[in-house]
Amino acid sequence: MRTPLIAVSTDAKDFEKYTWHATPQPYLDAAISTAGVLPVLLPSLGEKLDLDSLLESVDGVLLTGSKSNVYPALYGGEPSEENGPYDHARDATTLPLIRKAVERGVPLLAICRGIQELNVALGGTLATEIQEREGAFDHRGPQEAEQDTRFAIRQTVKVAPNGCLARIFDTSEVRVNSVHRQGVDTPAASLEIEAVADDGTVEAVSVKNAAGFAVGVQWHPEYWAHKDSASARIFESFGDAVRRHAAKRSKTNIAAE
Ligand SMILES: N[C@@H](CCC(=O)NCCCC(=O)O)C(=O)O
Repeated sequence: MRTPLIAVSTDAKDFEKYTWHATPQPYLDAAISTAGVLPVLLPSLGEKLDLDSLLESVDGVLLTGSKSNVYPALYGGEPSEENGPYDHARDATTLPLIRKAVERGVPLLAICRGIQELNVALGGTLATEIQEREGAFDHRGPQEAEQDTRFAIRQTVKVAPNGCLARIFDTSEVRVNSVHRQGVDTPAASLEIEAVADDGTVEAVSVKNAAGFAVGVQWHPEYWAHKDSASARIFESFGDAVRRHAAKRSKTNIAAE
């Protein structure tokens, strides 16, 4: 069987007089080496993209983290300079992509900004500067530190019993990293909470009654997927779902011929 393709979200970034559509390498490494799938970068070109054709051609979607925040007006919030940076091109691409992937049952793994996009795409809202809430942890990670320190595993999250993450981890708690300042505020009605931090922050969700794997995590399993078993399990499970989807699609295509 051919290696299944997954579409990977990109950030639109201006530098060297061009707009570039880019994604950080750890997501690509984890997709190839741990999930066993072939990542294809999806440019953030919003309405110019034929997402239905894309989703006929790939067997999974991976939404990456990013420093940028989802534009607040998309969930009834107030945009502000402090709340930025924003990436309108990415929002215009990922939000419709999520809705279509969920509708079609294309496996979806949404990481950090990704879980926030998943929540907004399905009608939920986000809270900002969550470290300032009474009793909250600082989920941003050490500022200005080197990458291994910023992405160090330093937080415990409680996994909901009987959910899809409980099946993936087979344990009620998991140690994770954390590099974010926003979080799920009101969860979309179609999302199930799969894990929470000790300060109540939503750490993982899944889409209720999804036709395929549709999971969001607020932490960064891509960063340690090569050496941390819990991080690896998420990418392995996503890879398994992608392969199942590919096998199902190829059976349907053969039957249609
Ligand atoms: N901007 C949002 C999303 C958090 C996120 O995706 N973080 C990844 C950051 C990558 C980096 O800084 O290197 C938030 O802050 O909540």
